[in-house]
Amino acid sequence: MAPMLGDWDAPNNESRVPQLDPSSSTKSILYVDAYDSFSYNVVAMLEETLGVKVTIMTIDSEWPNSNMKEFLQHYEAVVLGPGPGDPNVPSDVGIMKDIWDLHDSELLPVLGICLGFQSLCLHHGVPIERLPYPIHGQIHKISTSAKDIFEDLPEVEVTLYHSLCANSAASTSTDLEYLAWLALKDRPETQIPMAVRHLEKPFWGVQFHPESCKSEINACKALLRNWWKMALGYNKLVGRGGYCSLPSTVISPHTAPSAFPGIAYDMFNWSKSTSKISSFRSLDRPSLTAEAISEVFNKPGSPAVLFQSNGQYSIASVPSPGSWRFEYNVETDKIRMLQLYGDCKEVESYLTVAQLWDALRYLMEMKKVDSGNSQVPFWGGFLGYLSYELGLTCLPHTGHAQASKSPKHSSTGKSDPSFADPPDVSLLWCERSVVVDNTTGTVVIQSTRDDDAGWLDETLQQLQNFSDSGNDTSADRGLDSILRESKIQLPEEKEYKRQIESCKAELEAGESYELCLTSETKITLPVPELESDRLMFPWKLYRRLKTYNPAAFSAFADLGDTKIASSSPECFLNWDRESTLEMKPMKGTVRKSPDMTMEKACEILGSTKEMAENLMIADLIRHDLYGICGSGGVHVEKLLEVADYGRVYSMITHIKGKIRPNHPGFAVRHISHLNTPNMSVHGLTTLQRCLPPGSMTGAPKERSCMHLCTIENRKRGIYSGVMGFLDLGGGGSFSVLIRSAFTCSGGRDYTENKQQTWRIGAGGAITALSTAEGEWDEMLTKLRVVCNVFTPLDADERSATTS
Ligand SMILES: C=C(O[C@@H]1C=C(C(=O)O)C=C[C@H]1O)C(=O)O
Ligand SMILES: NC(=O)CC[C@H](N)C(=O)O
Repeated sequence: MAPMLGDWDAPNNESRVPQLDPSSSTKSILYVDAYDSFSYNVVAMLEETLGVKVTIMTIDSEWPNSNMKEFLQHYEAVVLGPGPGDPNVPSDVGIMKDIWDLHDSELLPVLGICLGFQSLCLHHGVPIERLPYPIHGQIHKISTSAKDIFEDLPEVEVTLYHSLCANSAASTSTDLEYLAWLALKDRPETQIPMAVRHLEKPFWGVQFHPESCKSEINACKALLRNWWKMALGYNKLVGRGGYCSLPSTVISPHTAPSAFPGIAYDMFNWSKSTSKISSFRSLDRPSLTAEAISEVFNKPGSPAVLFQSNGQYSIASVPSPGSWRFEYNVETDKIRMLQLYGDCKEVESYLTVAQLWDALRYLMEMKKVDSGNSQVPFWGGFLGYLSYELGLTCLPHTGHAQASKSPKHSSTGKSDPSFADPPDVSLLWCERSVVVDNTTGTVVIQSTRDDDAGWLDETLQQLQNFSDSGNDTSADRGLDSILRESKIQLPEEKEYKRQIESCKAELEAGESYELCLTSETKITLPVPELESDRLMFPWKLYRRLKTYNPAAFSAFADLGDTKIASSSPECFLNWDRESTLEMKPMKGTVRKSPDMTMEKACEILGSTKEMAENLMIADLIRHDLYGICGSGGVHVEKLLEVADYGRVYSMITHIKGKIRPNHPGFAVRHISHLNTPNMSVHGLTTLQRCLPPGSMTGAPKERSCMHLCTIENRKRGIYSGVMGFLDLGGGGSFSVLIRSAFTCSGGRDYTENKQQTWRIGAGGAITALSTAEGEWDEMLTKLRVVCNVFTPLDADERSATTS
């Protein structure tokens, strides 16, 4: 069974999900979520370590029935989570601060983590100020009082994610006792409070992140158990009794359910020739490339997608009488469906993004294919992409997406009709496809159409007799003559460095722990005069990119006006047909050069700065997956491993999650239709909840996106979005759209001036340890792997900056 992502054994019983029997004495904790990207890691740790059930409430919620005191009586304790911002700003902590005003008779045990800790300190007279420098994603040894929650834990190694700290020297408080400290290496005289407890009330707080995958796990679990023992002891002493087994619907989500979209029925009707079976023929032709096969079936300029998943499988769309595609635009909420053959019908309609996700879930469920070649991960379904801006609409407060709707955020910085923006979603419905297993050379021809045996047999014969002419794009004169005219407009160095400083200002203010800053390079070229050259141009460009920078997720798309040539090395999300999800965020990149060996790259990427960059995203992705899979459902397969990616070395983390239909994760508990074994539905929901890719935003995701929208002041478009397939058998695979070029030919520049503009995004994670020079270089390193393809191979010299 090739396309299975594998399983794992939970390392020990502790990380298994506590069994929640409503009649049992399972205790409840209320977690107050400050929209952090690590919240669900904390919640999972509480449930896994303490065997409790956690209810989550966001900081901007109303107390149910406007009665906090009554509501809190349902819980044994409250945990106030980490988050962006500053406790001095009331909206950054929201309802957290209400807890401190409880009367003595209403008190209950509280544990504040990071922002929650700072809120506790601030309320009790300890000023919260800036650290000498932010410390994000770094592991430090702290010393403790070895008592109270630190009993038997004199030293603990913990991950820190903070810019602000409690200034104990300026404190007016006599209420708090300090339980742990950090001495900064370069300022041993400055002791930074790492934990406190209230001397009379059952309030505790820790400045560090016990839930991080690099915090000393056993010590942090022991600390939680110590706190819990003391919390339960307090409740017993004062006669509090937690009421267990609260329905999880007691706190309803912000989003109102949306009406089921009628367009879903159109999609269903347009797919009526897609049956429940994927029939196939296989042949062994190790010499046949997916590119050569795609050329056999796809006429230049006709809608086509070629997508390589994880380096192993290349999936080529093949047109059929039942092919159709749709485009969706988040700015206008408009969907456009187009039949590609036969009547070529077109349908336009309007629906919200939430309705679009519902329509896709409905279609994938209704059109589920029950059997096919178990060796291949795609039997039929959708191939295409989703933009970064579509991803922004998936965030809890879609206001940032609204911001990106304003004209000043258009691709050119201001509204400019010369350039067209590609749609935010474009997906091609494929009944016929060819999948090449690049490791074995097996070619699988498949169709989900009823009675398509004739086509399958003919195609088998065609490919058996086919010999690849080895269409070598490395010396294509036609391509070179166009490329010779290319004008490359690099990002302004000064502006980029200024943006780096703006990012650092947000990091210092506690607004973000890491910001993935990006820029855009535009390449303008003449549109080839001959129609055949014009139609072939994007494909030739893709073939050259594939040769220049072969990548695990190389891909090509020709979808109406939009063309994509991608050499992405980064997996966003894969899921199999059984139950497994996997995400493989990448962070930390060094350029390959003759004297850059793997050993040297490991040394560079093993630095505090690079490890921190990756760790932050690893923790963010764990949170994203816990949101889908819940406690006990997430496992770190690889952490911070350096690998060779052709022209660069990068650090990668590999995280897996398990779908258990009866145990939905924290972010999807309110969605009723997830009680299905159909992995298409779970995969789509995972996309909806986990976009945009955390490696392209930074952490905490939502607040970071908000600042990036302002700092970058442009639409990223397809760059930073995802590309891949939705398999009717239940699986899916999506890459992060980096190291890619895209174009959209709808604008005036194309139609009137006969100029085509290709856009390449590139960027990198900005942390407190970043330098403007280093980040500018890193951005150029990533840019080069695509940009160099736009210069003719016979050119004597390439652009000085990009070489
Ligand atoms: C921003 C880009 O890449 C992202 C940033 C990386 C980094 O900071 O090292 C690595 C991979 C991507 O997640 C890009 O390629 O443009
Ligand atoms: N992780 C956190 O909760 C961070 C708290 C606060 N925003 C700071 O940067 O200090």
